[in-house]
Amino acid sequence: MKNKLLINFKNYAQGYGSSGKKIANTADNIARETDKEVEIVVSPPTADLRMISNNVNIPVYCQHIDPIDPGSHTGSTLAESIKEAGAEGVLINHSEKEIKLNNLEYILDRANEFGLENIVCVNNLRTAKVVDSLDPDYIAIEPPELIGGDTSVTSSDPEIIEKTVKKTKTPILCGAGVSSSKDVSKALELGSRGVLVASGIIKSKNPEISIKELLKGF
Ligand SMILES: O=C(CO)COP(=O)(O)O
Repeated sequence: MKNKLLINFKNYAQGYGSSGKKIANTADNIARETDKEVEIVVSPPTADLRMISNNVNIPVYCQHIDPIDPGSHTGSTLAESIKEAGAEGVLINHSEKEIKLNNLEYILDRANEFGLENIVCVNNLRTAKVVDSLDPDYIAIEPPELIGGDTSVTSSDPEIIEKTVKKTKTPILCGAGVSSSKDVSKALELGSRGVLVASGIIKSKNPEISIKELLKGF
């Protein structure tokens, strides 16, 4: 299993439409050229999934799915529709798109049914332990108060990564404020299998330089 760099486009002004496509193409080119053993994944807004999937070779993940089957569910995101749009995986329970934990088992079943790799995001160790028992593919630990900030979780709260790695059996990713190769190498040193990055790339003046800087840490 390769270490992961997941780029979460969220709904940043720079992360959708033609601007999001440009960042995804940049990530795709870098992935093709790098000799690092790392899987670069892009997670664009849902409306751009098909457009991005048609334009890149790297995996594309959706930012969310709902606990639903096809039917009368206005405004929801369906596992089979994101699969058909080209998604290979999905983020679940991001702190900016939380789900009810009692729906998690069903959502994981839906993701697994369609072969969508799943990354369940958690805010704390207690939730990580609960999620661990449901056998997701990954758990991503992201303290919400550090998301979008200037200080990386790897320097502000390294203990939370270390403890989550120790107390769970699921491969752990981490994120929040990650922006440098040093943050990445520290994350790996703490036992994480990769990082989730949003603002450090999407809001960067030069996403290409930012992605290459992060790759140096792997
Ligand atoms: O929420 C995140 C990734 O899912 C992290 O966001 P930032 O990289 O902006 O802190």
